[in-house]
Formats: sequence, C-alpha cells, structure tokens
Amino acid sequence: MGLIRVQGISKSFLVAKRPSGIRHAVKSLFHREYTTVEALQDISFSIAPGEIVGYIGPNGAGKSTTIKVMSGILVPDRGTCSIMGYTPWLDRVPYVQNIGVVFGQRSQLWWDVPVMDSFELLRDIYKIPPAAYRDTLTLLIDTLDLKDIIHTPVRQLSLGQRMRCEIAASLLHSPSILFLDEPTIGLDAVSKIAVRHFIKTINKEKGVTVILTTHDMNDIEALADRILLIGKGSLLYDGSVQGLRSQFGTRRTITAEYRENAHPLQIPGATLLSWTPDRAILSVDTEQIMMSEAITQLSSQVELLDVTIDTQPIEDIIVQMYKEYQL
Ligand SMILES: Nc1ncnc2c1ncn2[C@@H]1O[C@H](COP(=O)(O)OP(=O)(O)OP(=O)(O)O)[C@@H](O)[C@H]1O
Repeated sequence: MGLIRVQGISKSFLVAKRPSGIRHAVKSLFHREYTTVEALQDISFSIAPGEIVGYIGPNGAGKSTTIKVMSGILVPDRGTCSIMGYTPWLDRVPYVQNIGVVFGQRSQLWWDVPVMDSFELLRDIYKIPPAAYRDTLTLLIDTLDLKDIIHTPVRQLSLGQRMRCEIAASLLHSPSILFLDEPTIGLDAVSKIAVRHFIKTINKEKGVTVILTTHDMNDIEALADRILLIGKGSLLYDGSVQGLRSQFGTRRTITAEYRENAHPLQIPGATLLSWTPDRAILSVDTEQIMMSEAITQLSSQVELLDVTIDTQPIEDIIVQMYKEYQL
C-alpha cells in the first residue's frame, strides 16, 4: 500500500543570470536574462508505511526540492503527490499535523530562547492535547537525552545538541511521517550514531515512516531498507542496498599474506593494488573472474598463509554510479 504516492513530479526554477564584469553587471540592472533549472523531471515513486527510505544523489540533484514538494513548501509544475490521502501543497493545514520535517542546515527553533519555549510554542501551534504533549515530551527527553539542555537557549547549543532538539521538535505532535534533510550533517561520530539509533527506534517502536536525504553512506547502511537515487532531477535507481551491491558492486578486495615470494602476483581480471614479497592487495572484478577462480590462481602462485575478502564499500559503489551516469 502506498502511504506516499508521487507521480510524474517536475519542478523548474527560473534563475537570473549573473554576468561577470562591471559593464555587463550594469546592463543586467536594466535587462535581466534568465535561465531555467530543471530541478525535478518526471519523478515517480511510492513508499509504504513503516519504510525507511534513503534519498541520495550528488549536490544539486534535486533531493531538497523533492522533500520541499512532499512537505508542502513547494508547488510542483506538473505531477501529483498523494500522502495519506492529502495533496501536501493544497491541504497544508490538516496535512502538516501528520508530518515532521527537519532540515539539517536550518533551524525550526527560536534562536534566543530556551529550547523548552520553542517546544511550548509548537505545542500551541499544533494544538497538542496536554496529556499527549507531556507523554511525548517525556519520551523524547529520555530517548534523545535532552534533560540537561532543554532550558538552554538554542544559540548556546552545540550542533549535535541542537540537532537532537530539532528532531524532538519535529516529533512533538507524533507525526506518522518524518522527513529528514541531512540530519547528520556536521555531527561528530558519537552524535551521528545517537541520531541514527533514535531514527531506527522511532521507526521500529512507533512505526514512523522515514524519508531521509544524506550524503553520508553510513547513514544509508545503518538505516535505509531502500534507496532512491536521483541525479540531475531524474530518478535513477529505486531498490534495496543489497540490490545496489549486486547490480553495481562487482568489485571485491582480496588481501593475501603468503610465504616470501619474489614475483609480483598476476591474475587476469584482478588489479594489484599493492605488493610486497609477503603481502598483496588485489581488486577483483567479479564480472571478469569468479572469486573461487581468483583464489585458486592465487594459491597456485604463492603459498598462502591468510586471505581476507572485503566487499566494495557502498561509498565506492555510489561514486562508481555517479561516474556511470555522468552526474
Ligand atoms: N529556490 C530556488 N531557486 C532557484 N533554483 C533552485 C532553488 N532551489 C533549488 N534550486 C536548484 O534546483 C536544483 C536542485 O536543488 P536541490 O537543492 O533540490 O538539490 P539537492 O540534491 O538537495 O542538493 P544538495 O545535496 O547540494 O543539498 C539545483 O540546481 C538548485 O540550484
């Protein structure tokens, strides 16, 4: 069942050209030239309740524009979007009761007042009943470890502390869908893990459907059941992380340790990444040679002591896809 159904969405922006040079700049004051940026071109997908979907793509691909359309901030030029039966940009008031949105680069909290004051304002905006507000707030304070920071003005918080408060703010009204635009951007390793853990928990325990954009492939590996890959405004891949690996991740790395041998290894279909007389690292293209065959060839050339095989990191696979699609 599609909780979110996006069909044929396109969105373009008219952007003023900024000529360089003083003469052209003065001329442009009287005669502006415009160019059209096709931010989204015929995007379609559907998301079921309880999914965590990673929305990825290079800079400028159209990720934030999609999130803005889905959260009702932007109106597309063409296409339809039905989320829980609402059209986000037409049914804004009832619709926003059902969604939470976090833009990692922007704050929805009031900068100069304590976090708690922002929460109370949101309580009033969303008309959250007092008992429900108390319960949700207690849960969020516990799970996001907010006790010691809730009475601090936002501008005094670290980025990681602020992000935890932003996520709490987006969930105060218990939405069933959460849009996260770069939720871990700029966070240290510990805060990233805390945020990921929390996202996983609300998805599992509360059944919240999560759509997150990120450049951090560790976020994707830790969280997403499914990836939507967008490039230059078009959807290029829709499937599982596993599917991405089997479709695009055809390389494996073999690290071999062996009794000293003077001759560098030579295996067709494998590239020698590094070599010493007792240790070599090879990159194997499994489309050219099966792993079993590569190991057989290896053991025929040296006396093996230890072998480890690593799959291609998801980050590398994505870089390879960006190259393949010329993004
Ligand atoms: N308000 C706007 N006015 C003009 N152009 C815009 C506007 N918003 C987005 N764009 C353009 O639309 C394209 C898609 O932008 P978008 O912000 O959706 O990309 P993104 O995938 O989120 O990128 P990033 O990873 O850098 O955040 C870009 O070329 C961007 O310059």
